[in-house]
Order: sequence, then C-alpha cells, then structure tokens
Amino acid sequence: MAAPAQPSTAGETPVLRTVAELRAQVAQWRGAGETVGLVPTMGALHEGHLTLVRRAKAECRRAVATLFVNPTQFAPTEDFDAYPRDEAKDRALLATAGCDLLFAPSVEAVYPPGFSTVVEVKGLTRHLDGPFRPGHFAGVATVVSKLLLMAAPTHAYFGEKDFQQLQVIRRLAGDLDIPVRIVGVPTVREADKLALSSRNRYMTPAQREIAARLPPLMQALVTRLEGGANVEAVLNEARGQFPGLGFDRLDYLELADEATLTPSPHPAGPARLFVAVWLGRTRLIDNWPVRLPQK
Ligand SMILES: Nc1ncnc2c1ncn2[C@@H]1O[C@H](COP(=O)(O)OP(=O)(O)OP(=O)(O)O)[C@@H](O)[C@H]1O
Ligand SMILES: CC(C)(CO)[C@@H](O)C(=O)[O-]
Ligand code: BAL
Repeated sequence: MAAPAQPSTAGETPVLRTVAELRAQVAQWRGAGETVGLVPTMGALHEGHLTLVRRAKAECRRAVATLFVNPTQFAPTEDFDAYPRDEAKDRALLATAGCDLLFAPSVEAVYPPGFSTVVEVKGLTRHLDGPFRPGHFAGVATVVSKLLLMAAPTHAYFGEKDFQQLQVIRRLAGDLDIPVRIVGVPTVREADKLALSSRNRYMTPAQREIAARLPPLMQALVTRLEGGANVEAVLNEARGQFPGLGFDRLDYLELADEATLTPSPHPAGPARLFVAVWLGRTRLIDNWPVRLPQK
C-alpha cells in the first residue's frame, strides 16, 4: 500500500521527497488504471510551467510536478547557486493548476554517493546550445532519464521554449525504451511575446525593455525567410544588428531542421529559427517555426 502524499498546508500541493514514496504513490494510481502526467521543472514557477501542469491535468487523471535544481546541468561558470528557489510559493501555484503531487528530492536522493552514470544523446546536442553549454545536455538527459524511471508516468510534458531539450528527451525516451508519451507544449509568451523564463527575473527594467526587441526581430526574420529571401544573407545581416539593439552578446542565430537540429540554409523538413543572446547575466533563448517556400 502506498504511503499517502502528505498535504501539509491547505492550498499547497502535497510534496514527497524520496524515490520510494514517489514510486509507491504512482504505482497505486497506475494500479487503479489511472494515467499520470509528469511535469519536470527546476521551480521558480511561472505561467509557462503552469500551462504544462494544466495540460497534464487535462490529458491525464493525475498531474505530478517535479522540482529539482539539477546541479549536473549547470557548468561551473553558470548560475546554479543563484538560481531562484521558492518552494512554498511554487506549491501554492501548483495547487491552483490542479497538480496532485510535487516530487522535490534532495541532491543526495537523486545523486547518492558513488553515482557514476551519464546519459548522453549524441547528434542532436552537437549544435545550437550544445557547444555553448558543455555538459548541459548530458546533465539534462541523465536527470530526465532518472525522473522518468523513478516516476514511471504514462505521459511527460516539456516546453517548446527549450526545443533542443525537448528533442533530446524524445530521443532518449525512444532509445532507452522508456514507456512514456513525451508531449511538447508551445511556448507561453508575455504580452510583448517575450518567452516566459525563470531567468527573466534576473533582468533590470532597462534590460527587460531591450529584451522586448527580440520577438519583433524574430518575427520579422521569419516573415522574410518565409517570403523566400536568401537565408544566409538575412541571418548574417541580422546577427550584426544585435549590438545596435542593445544586446550584449549573441551566442547564435540559426535556421535549423526541427528533426536533426542541424543548422542549414535549406533544411530538409520543418524548420525553426533559433536564437540565444545575452543581456547582462541573463541568457535569453527562443525559437520560432519557419514555413519555408517550396522550391
Ligand atoms: N515560456 C514557456 N512556455 C512553455 N514551456 C516552458 C516555458 N518556460 C519553461 N517551460 C518549460 O518548463 C519546463 C521546466 O523548465 P524550467 O524549470 O527550466 O523553466 P524555465 O523558465 O525554462 O527556466 P530557465 O530560466 O532555467 O530556462 C521545461 O519543460 C521548459 O521547457
Ligand atoms: C527538464 C529539466 C527539469 C531537467 O532538469 C530542466 O532542464 C528544465 O527545467 O527545463
Ligand atoms: N530551461 C532549461 C534548463 C536550463 O536552462 O538549465
């Protein structure tokens, strides 16, 4: 018999901290024939995360969120220590979205002493964020494999905002025969179309104003590419515009095939325009679908 999840405070989603408790709870639900949708997060929840939870709850009988700021996906130079953490607020928000359970393990529960296994997805991680965040996707692939195996959900929900991550997760679930349906959810945006992200709160008001220039720039580029303009010429010109717009450093602006995530001026299948750009200590990423004209 599963240990019931402990609702500690009214209006907050109950939380479990150990793998054994999580397994027992999900086994009980699945034993009763219920579907279970998993929503992995690193907390500091916003409307993007809550959209994933609501989608999970709409499609599955039970919605389970996870909150784990995964140390192995942060490079030593990145913001692991500074990453925003507010579990009580997150639990209250999850309750408003109908989340049945939160799994919030300690680092030791996920990576006990002697932990030595790495899941690495090749190919899909070669371009875009891969070279700019060495080790990042191995950390993501390892922890997501673990979360899927720990929770054994029927469905798992991930945002298209992190499109490369979504494709990496689809691949690992297939390659490792993890029996789960991976569901991609379209990017949730602010009124000015900036993609919601926990890291947006790092920005000063002045930087937030500059960030607002990214969505119209991306939309204008999509329009030109869809109109048949020369891809390399358009992208080269646009790369040169970022400093003048007030951005600090462009990591990449690339057109890439959705399936392979390999940059190309002539992608074989459906394509997206991908960007990663810095504003002070905030790294913004985004992607927009591009329907190229048939040649
Ligand atoms: N704006 C968004 N729209 C849809 N899904 C999102 C959005 N932002 C995050 N997600 C998804 O929520 C899940 C958890 O993401 P995470 O906790 O890293 O949030 P984040 O806002 O992306 O944070 P970060 O600032 O670290 O990138 C991922 O599947 C991610 O793609
Ligand atoms: C999928 C994830 C929760 C794994 O740590 C993280 O990369 C995120 O929040 O997108
Ligand atoms: N949102 C993806 C997780 C990360 O940037 O580390």
